[in-house]
Amino acid sequence: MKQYEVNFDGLVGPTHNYAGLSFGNVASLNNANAVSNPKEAAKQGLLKMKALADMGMQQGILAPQERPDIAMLRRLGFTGSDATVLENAAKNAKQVFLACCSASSMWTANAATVSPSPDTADGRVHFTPANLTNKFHRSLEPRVTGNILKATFANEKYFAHHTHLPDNDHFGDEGAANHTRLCTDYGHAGLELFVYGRHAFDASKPAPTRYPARQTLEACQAIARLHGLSDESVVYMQQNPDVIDQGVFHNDVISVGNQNVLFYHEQAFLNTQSSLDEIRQKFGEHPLHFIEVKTSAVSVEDAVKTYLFNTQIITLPDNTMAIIAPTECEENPAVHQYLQELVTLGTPIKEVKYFDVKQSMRNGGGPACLRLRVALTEHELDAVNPYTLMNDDQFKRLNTWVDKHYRDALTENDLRDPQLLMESRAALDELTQLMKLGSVYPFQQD
Ligand SMILES: NCCC[C@H](NC(=O)CCC(=O)O)C(=O)O
Repeated sequence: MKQYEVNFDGLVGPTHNYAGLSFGNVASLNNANAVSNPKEAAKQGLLKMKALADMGMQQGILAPQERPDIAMLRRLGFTGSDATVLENAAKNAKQVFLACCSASSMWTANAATVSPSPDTADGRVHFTPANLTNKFHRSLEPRVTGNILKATFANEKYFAHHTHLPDNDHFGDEGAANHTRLCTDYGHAGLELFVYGRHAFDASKPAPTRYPARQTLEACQAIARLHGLSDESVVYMQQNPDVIDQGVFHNDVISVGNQNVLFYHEQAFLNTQSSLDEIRQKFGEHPLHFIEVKTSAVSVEDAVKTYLFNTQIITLPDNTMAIIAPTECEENPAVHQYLQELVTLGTPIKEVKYFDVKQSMRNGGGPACLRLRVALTEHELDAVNPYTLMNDDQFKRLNTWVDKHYRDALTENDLRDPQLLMESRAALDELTQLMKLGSVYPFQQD
């Protein structure tokens, strides 16, 4: 049977903006208050999706969330009409208000952790939405993420959906950004690597001191249990606390894997050698490529600036691998030189393709942040909601939809405009029809 890795990219929402909400994420803080362009952001994302589909890849789309989150503002005590809620929240609790406007669901690497069917005890594909507890603006996402995932993967025979982990820092979970799967073929049992930033229940263990570690070991273990993964097919690795303190807020900013390739920076992990030994032992006899980038070739600072590791490594239909990199990597001499060499090293990676995703990069999201990987067999792919898959028709429809509903400039002040709320709801209502999702948003359920 055929098997695929399908990338489900997040569609950028109509309120894409820069509010400096993510302490520990250098780009987010540096671009606070910059003017954003939601229309361009959505189109950059659609172009990347279409380009991958045109390369012969299976490409999916995950719908964005409703923002501003009026339901949350009401839960926090703002009352009156929607316009009054917006006005009072913007005036009296600006930071809370801005958090409730973030279109951060666009980074679907943080939507959920996914375990493909060959890895799980019941032979289904398992999904656990990430609780994203470390940042208030992101903690608004998991419930609607669950609704969207259920509407996208809507067949219980093939797909199992779990509730997100408890909303507490002890179980802080950032989803697939801290999870990589190594395998020989997508349809064969794989080795799931969970990378955590700290131990929640053991303060004696190493942890970063400057910036927060968003993911805990205990969260990773809970997900492995929920998904029915065997101990032999899981490796837990601690992220190096020093790189978290240098702005590596997710593991996918410093390492990425695909099939039998693990591409990582020398400083990415805390106990590198023992973790790699465990991977080698559990992966078995098959060929495995560890591609380690030395600090002397690319500094952690350059890795964070260019998102060298927030690249997608994809297996093309001819079975060679390509790297999907942001144009920032091409513009940085050290990183560009490294990538030019990489394709000549005799690893499965043979090609680099650059994409302009600057609107996302300014908030600390590269090509890999924009996608959730779901390995599927042919039958499972047939069971996916077909309107969530990218093709020529859906590309045209979604571009027309963006042109109709999205603004091309958004400042902090625009976010309090009740007209923007109405535009966004009209856009999302139409989108749920285009993607046949049903009523996934709170405003559709009132
Ligand atoms: N995987 C990439 C996630 C980027 C995301 N940025 C943000 O939420 C920035 C939002 C703002 O600052 O407006 C984060 O840090 O979780």
